[in-house]
Amino acid sequence: MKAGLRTVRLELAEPLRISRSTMSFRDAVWLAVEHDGVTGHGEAVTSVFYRLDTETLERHLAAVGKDLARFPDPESALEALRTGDSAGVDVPAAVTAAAEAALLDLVGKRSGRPVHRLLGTAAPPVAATARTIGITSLSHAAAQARCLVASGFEVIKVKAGTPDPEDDVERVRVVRDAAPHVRLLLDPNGAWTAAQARALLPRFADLGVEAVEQPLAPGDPEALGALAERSPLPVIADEDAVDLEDVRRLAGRVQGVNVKLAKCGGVHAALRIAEAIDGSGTELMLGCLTASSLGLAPAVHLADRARWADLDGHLLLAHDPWTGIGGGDGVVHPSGRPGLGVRKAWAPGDVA
Ligand SMILES: C[C@H](N)C(=O)N[C@@H](CCC(=O)O)C(=O)O
Repeated sequence: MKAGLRTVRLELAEPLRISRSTMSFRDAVWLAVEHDGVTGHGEAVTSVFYRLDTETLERHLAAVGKDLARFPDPESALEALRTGDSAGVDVPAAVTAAAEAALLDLVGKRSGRPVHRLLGTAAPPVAATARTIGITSLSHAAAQARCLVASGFEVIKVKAGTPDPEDDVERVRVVRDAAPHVRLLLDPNGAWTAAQARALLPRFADLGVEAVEQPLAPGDPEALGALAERSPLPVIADEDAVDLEDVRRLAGRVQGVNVKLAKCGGVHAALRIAEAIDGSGTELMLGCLTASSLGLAPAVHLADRARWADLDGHLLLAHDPWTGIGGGDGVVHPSGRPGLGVRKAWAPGDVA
């Protein structure tokens, strides 16, 4: 097997402001794995919060790519990754997830099967995805909400966590007025104290918010569990639910966990988390980082296993370099092609 890397910059259509930062671009490192003339692709993206910079991703993905040469074929490499025999101890979860994605794509293409079939689901997953509205002016938030409803979206996620929480309440109110029938999710990205959360959550419940992600600063799962116990809204842990160990600690204590493949290490790790919470009262949200359709695709092949799907990262880009998972009408689904089912999108400068 041969592996190669390419790094590209993904520009957002507009800056995404959340409680702790504003992002207008991010880098993506693509891993291509080739065997017998067939190529599989995976993507890892940079994240300040998860301490993933471009150099770190490139270094680890190059090492993983080199390591793949010791396997006779992608099927055995994928099996080693799945059973934990191949990922190094210090390899970031986002890198393991990208390597797994490239191998799944390759194995799927070699066998003529889409990834969801490799994972045991016969029917192609279809899921209504949330679309995120960042911290922005009231008029812009309302205009975005109207536009999303017109495009077919049924779920909107509103970012919160401004210095004055009244601004968040107003933003949710104008989004609710502009989109009276959508399901609303709220994400303050850990911005509130427990006292603020206890005061605010009933007000957001009155505005018809369906669930809140990570209301409290991460690092105190006990406090999150205690808040969830009395919350009028389901509480979904995100920054506090990075991997299986975190989720085991929270299972039965919060109503949901936001699983992102870049946090937990890929689809097999996500499936282990889904199994761990089954029957505990904690339900699955599938989330994402802002990334291309290539980065989102592995999660889309699992999308129907989640109560909440937040798989809109590709929709936030000015130009998505890949295509094949839908989403523009509020519904994500694999293309039906073998592997991840994504293809490079035409870009200015491409030769026909
Ligand atoms: C893009 C997705 N809807 C989302 O909100 N993801 C993150 C933040 C964005 C990122 O870091 O790329 C989240 O906080 O859930």
